[in-house]
Amino acid sequence: MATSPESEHPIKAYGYAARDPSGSLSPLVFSRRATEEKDVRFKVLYCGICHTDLHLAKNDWGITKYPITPGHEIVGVVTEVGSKVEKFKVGDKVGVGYLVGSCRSCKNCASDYEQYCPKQVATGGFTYFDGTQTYGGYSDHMVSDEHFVLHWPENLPLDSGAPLLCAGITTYSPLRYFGLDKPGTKVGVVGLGGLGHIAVKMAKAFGAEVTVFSTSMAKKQEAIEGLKADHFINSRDEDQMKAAMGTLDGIIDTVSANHPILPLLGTLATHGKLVLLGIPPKPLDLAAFSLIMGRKTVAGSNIGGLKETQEMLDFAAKHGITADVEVIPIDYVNTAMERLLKSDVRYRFVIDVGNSLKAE
Ligand SMILES: NC(=O)c1ccc[n+]([C@@H]2O[C@H](COP(=O)([O-])OP(=O)(O)OC[C@H]3O[C@@H](n4cnc5c(N)ncnc54)[C@H](O)[C@@H]3O)[C@@H](O)[C@H]2O)c1
Ligand SMILES: [Zn+2]
Ligand SMILES: [Zn+2]
Repeated sequence: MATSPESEHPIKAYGYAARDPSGSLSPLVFSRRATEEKDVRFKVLYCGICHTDLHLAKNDWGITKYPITPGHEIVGVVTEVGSKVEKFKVGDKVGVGYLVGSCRSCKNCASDYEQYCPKQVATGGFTYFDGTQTYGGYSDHMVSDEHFVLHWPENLPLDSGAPLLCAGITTYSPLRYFGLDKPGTKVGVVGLGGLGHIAVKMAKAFGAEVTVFSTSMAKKQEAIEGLKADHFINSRDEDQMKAAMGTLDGIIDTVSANHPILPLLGTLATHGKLVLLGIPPKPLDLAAFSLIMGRKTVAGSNIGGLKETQEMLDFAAKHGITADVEVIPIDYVNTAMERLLKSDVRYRFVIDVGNSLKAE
């Protein structure tokens, strides 16, 4: 028998949800499970707005189940822990990212690659093991198995640090995995948005020489002076693209919409890798010849495992890496989504959930 979001669990919860493909968010009363043995319950303080939240709210990928409460860059403070929780106590600052579940026994899970577990459960809008829908961080509180909860480093700001839980790990993980984390490596970053600007900061912290590709010349000064990128290429300028041919060891592509990748492949050196992080709704055009000439690779990468996410948070804290954020109250969320769609944010919206979300 179908139960309502409000009554399926014993603990009352409150948040914002989209109810149809308009993506418009409005208040939702729902419920969360009681604290189980391994669960950590926490009050949400801040939650970043990832472009994935927008894709899901608008059902861009055809997989959305409404009502959906997005949000997977969640920072808060622990209010209750289950009897068998080992790593957290009440009062701890914690984070939750894109995952709240995985099988914990498959080959991926055993190798700390929960992000590739076929049974993974994402934080907002997906089906949990008990058959109920998950609700993300645009809400008053969260409950999660402690395995999917991160320790928040002492010196990492809560608001500008929140986006690290998705944008941070999603860019850190491929830089590490594809060997683009060595001093002097030539790394390109395409799409200077939430993920892109963190990719620049991470790559610079690894000592890479970073080239930003953008269609917006307005971002040149910000990229070079603000984010300390080494080079800026207007990807619509054929001369600039030609000058960069064959130069890069790897490219992190964070573009959320369909875009040409052949010119980008041309800028890779022999054995160069184009890593796709953005998830445009339609397939991209790829010509075999562009890979064969130079033994190049096109790859994808999904967030990161929990162990690596903790490592990334500690790395960010050590190197002073945070997102450039615009902190907003929750009732601004629909305007923020409209602005995000137009790339009118430098570079991540973060909702001040703790101070602005009040049960009606
Ligand atoms: N792989 C993963 O694990 C993962 C994790 C998080 C987000 N994502 C996806 O990554 C993408 C980016 O997320 P974000 O939060 O950084 O979004 P964002 O909107 O902050 O940034 C996207 C950037 O792409 C640029 N862009 C958009 N359309 C373009 C076009 N046609 N040509 C060139 N540039 C264009 C925008 O100007 C913006 O700078 C989204 O598709 C999101 O769903 C993937
Ligand atoms: Zn995300
Ligand atoms: Zn698994």
